[in-house]
Amino acid sequence: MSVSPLTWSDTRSLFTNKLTLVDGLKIFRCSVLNKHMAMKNWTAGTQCVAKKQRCKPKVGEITYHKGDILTVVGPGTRKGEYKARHNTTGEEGLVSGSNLREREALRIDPKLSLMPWFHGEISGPQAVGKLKPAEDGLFLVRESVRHPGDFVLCVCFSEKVFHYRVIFTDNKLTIDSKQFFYNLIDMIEFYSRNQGALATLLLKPKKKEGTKSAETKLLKSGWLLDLSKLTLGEAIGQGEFGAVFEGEYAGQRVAVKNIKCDVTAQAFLEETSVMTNLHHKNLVRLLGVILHNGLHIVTELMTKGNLVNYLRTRGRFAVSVTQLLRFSLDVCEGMEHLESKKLLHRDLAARNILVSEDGVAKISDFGLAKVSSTATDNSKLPIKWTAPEALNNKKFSTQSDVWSYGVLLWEIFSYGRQPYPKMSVSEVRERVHQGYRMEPPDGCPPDVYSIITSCWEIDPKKRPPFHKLRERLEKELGKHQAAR
Ligand SMILES: Nc1ncnc2c1ncn2[C@@H]1O[C@H](COP(=O)(O)OP(=O)(O)OP(=O)(O)O)[C@@H](O)[C@H]1O
Repeated sequence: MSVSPLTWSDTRSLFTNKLTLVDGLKIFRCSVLNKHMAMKNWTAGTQCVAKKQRCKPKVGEITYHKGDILTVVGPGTRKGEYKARHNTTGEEGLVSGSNLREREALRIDPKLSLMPWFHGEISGPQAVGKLKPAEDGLFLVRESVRHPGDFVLCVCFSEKVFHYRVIFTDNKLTIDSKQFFYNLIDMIEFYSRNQGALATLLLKPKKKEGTKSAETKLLKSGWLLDLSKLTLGEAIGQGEFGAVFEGEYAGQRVAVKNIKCDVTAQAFLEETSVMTNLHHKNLVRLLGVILHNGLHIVTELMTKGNLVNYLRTRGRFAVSVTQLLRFSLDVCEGMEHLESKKLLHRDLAARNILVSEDGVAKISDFGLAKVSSTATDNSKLPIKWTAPEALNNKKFSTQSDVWSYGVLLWEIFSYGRQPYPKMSVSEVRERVHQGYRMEPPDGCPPDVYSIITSCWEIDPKKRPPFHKLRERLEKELGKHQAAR
């Protein structure tokens, strides 16, 4: 897929339009979180921060220091105890729950910036005014007023401000035509460690008023991972905004999405913040992020890839209807969780479902790519999956996610076929509007097809909520298991 570069105003709209939050979300989410923390009933995969150090562990226990991140693996042998893996050393063993706190979720905060030193379009004299009191190494980046679109790095040294024009050439940025960078974040990272052609090292960012450093926030909350612990392996996928690599982080197999474009990286920060709030067995888990070469988003590795490829490559002789029902239930439970947090997905489709080593389906991509253009631009919507009221009136809701879930069920039971085969998107739009619905896939149990069509009620209110869909699918699964 090709992407046109995002502009600053696109980023702003990503912040305002994205993930799909329904009124009252923040309050709701916090109360759920606090309750969860008070209960301390941590499930496998929960990321915790050590409140104290444990340097002389007893037999079976692990060593950790205050502030270290540990992943819960399961319950321990005694009450209040957990089996956990140290995220850095990889050591696995017992830990007392009272020594841990759950890693704090990041709040969605549009002020959080990966580039707090970026001041937008200001003139040279304005930049000089901002870099006061003068301090060697104090810096900011601005967009040139005289040459819109060009960036200038302004640095204080010996009571003077030096203005370095950043040249954009061959899709890369450079100041001296010797060092080239994919984005401003990389450039700042480099000149913070190497003086290169500059008068001084970049020592202190001059933050734009009203911004907060995402790096500081990520570090404090424990979501910033350590680049030196990451080993990147082969590319395993290509997303709209960057390649996905297999890798290892502190001994754990991970998937890493690298977003090189700084504007897109900034926008992905919000998706990442949402992911820090979501812990569910059917949602792909975020391990953390690394700020290097743009943004690296590190998630659990789903070794069996996306569900479309999984079903297409194995087919009906290898994957039973019972297994199809399990995948359907997995996704339904993940969606029920999103629904309970008043979040929408907006791009629910089999291509966005990933399968783990042990065959569990999990939802990925909680929302960003779908709003890569502003919400007023319908051209990027996945038409074949999108509910008519969302397509026509931009009315996105849990019920429009339910419509997409119906299409996803159809994809699952047709073993990964493209929905509305042989129909163009404009034809689909028109015919669905006229009442056309897809036929059942070959071999699809009639009760499952009836669940599918209930998701395609034209009146969103008549579509079943996810918990009702789960109940119906559980019943169906029970029938299939009893018949075997
Ligand atoms: N955690 C993961 N484990 C294994 N494979 C993954 C993982 N995440 C992504 N992939 C692979 O990479 C492919 C692209 O994923 P990605 O989420 O980047 O695509 P995308 O839907 O275009 O997302 P975006 O639009 O957000 O970039 C997936 O279809 C899948 O095959």
